[in-house]
Amino acid sequence: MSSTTKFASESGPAPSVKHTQSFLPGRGAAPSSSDYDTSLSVEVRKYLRTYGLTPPNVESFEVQAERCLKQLEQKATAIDKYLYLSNLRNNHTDLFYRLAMDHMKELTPLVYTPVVGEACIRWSEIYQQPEGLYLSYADKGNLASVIQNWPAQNVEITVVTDGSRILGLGDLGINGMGIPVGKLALYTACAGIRPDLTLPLTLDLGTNNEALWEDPLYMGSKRPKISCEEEREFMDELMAALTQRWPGIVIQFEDFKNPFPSLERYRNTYTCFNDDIQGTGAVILAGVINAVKNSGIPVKDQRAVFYGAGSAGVGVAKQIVEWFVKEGLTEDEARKCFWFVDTKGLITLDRGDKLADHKVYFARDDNNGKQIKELIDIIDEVKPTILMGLSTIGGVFDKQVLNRMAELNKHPIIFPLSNPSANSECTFADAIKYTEGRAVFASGSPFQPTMYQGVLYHAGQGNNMYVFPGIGMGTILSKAVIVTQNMIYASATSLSTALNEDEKKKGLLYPDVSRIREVSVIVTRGVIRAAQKDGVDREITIREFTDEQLDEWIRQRMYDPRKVHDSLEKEVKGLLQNAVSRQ
Ligand SMILES: NC(=O)C1=CN([C@@H]2O[C@H](COP(=O)(O)OP(=O)(O)OC[C@H]3O[C@@H](n4cnc5c(N)ncnc54)[C@H](OP(=O)(O)O)[C@@H]3O)[C@@H](O)[C@H]2O)C=CC1
Ligand SMILES: CC(=O)C(=O)O
Ligand SMILES: [Mg+2]
Repeated sequence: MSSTTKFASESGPAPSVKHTQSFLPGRGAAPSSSDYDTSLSVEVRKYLRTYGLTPPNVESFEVQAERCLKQLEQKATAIDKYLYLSNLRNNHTDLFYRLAMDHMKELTPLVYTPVVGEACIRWSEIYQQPEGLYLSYADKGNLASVIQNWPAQNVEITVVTDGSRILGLGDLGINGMGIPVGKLALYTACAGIRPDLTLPLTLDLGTNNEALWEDPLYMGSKRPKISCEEEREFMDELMAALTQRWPGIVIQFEDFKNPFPSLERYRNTYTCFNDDIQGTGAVILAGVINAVKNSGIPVKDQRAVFYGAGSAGVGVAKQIVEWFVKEGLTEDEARKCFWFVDTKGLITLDRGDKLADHKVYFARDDNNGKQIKELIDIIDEVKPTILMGLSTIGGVFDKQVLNRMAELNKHPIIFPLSNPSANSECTFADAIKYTEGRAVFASGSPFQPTMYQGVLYHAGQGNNMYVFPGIGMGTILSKAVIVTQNMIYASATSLSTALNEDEKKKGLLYPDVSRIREVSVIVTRGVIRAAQKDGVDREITIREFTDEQLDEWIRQRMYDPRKVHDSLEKEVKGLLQNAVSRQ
């Protein structure tokens, strides 16, 4: 018997203690990777018939972690470290997640942004093992049967990309698989969604990145990206096929170049959300709520310039509009607090080009025919209190821009949110230096602390990783039929309340990443409560719970690799004892 088969049932009161299953298609009843964990006792090893297959000593988690960290340290490059951690995750799943949970700050940049960006650029070159499902346009008409090949019986959540806009790196085709893999690793590490119930999914719908067609190692279809019409038909079939195999599956769209049509088409019929539009909107709203409160400047006097008017920029602004309205502005007053900039300059209704649908809502109509192209001129005209970067253009918030923001504001709110680090609109060090330490700062990718005039400053990280794990977990646990806007909004307001006293005293915008597990409980609770209010939840047994009861219930359902270990030990020892007493 393998420990996997022992704990395989999805029902039961304590899913968190189920043993995980390694990703090894067709492994059948063979021992799972975690059966070779060197922390298992001799009794368990003998029971699992792995005794003798691992070195003799029974190790503590601390010793295991020490070895892993030493091995990690010996890797010369970021990609070597990334590959080491991927192998650890695939071959020693529980050990990887124990390490990730205890060393969140050090490991997140290696499994997620920025290093996942380099991994995606080089995916076809560094590829070593299957880690997710690939569905090609050529599979159209047969998606359901290809999906049947996924070896896990149950899947609770999938992250799906077509690779057409990976971070700020553009169209990487199927090389984008690193993103679903990385995001789902965070779903597990941050919110405790069981790793064997996650599905990284990459759509091979062609690519307009011609360099990939020339690359002999590229492993996707070497053809131009399919048309919007073809994509819609493919997505219709995909959504139906996923839900048919796994009713209740949460589908998270990620890094699509134009994600608006799918979100609109499916948000009221499938359990889905878009992380770039909605998750980013929520996480940045949380930071803005705290930044605006700290600034002392009332909401009605806030003026925000958004550099970048894509899915992330518009998603963020729409969430902030909702908050401004709840703070007493009319929707029109709230909308007018925003000025958007794209490749052609300030977005106005009379600019002369046909605006994409998602840009129209925020397009200015009060510009008296004046069109402004350069960011510095737009700042002079608007005199913003907030400067957001979601443009993919690294370094565009230069000395002149930052100096000007500092002249205009006592505490300019500056959020360069593009990923990975090289695409950040400015570095943390520059933001601090050129605003004389006065910037209220959050970036998409992490930055090291910076020293300015004898004071050490710490950067906030405004990344959707603070909310998507909780949105996913809240949706799964409440068994919500759809993900409503109130659930997304609740993830933001919950996150904004998750700062502890120490973090508040320091004027931080986001909780420390090392606390992300407790933060995810708070976000998950907020999402569940909103699902209940909207009446889209189906887990009716928890409706009457107090917040404390709900938090405890959530914690009990979070995958915790330490509990997996303890539970396996207990179970096997119990079985052995029973066997002895029966003799
Ligand atoms: N921090 C976080 O959690 C998140 C960060 N992001 C980051 O946000 C960035 C944007 O993502 P997304 O909105 O989905 O991407 P899109 O491609 O949809 O949008 C990019 C936007 O930037 C504009 N832009 C590009 N180049 C310039 C330029 N030189 N000058 C002015 N504007 C420019 C584009 O203009 P045009 O419309 O004219 O093409 C477009 O409006 C990415 O780097 C991504 O990594 C995304 C999600 C979450
Ligand atoms: C973080 C993220 O989702 C992005 O950069 O696209
Ligand atoms: Mg993204």
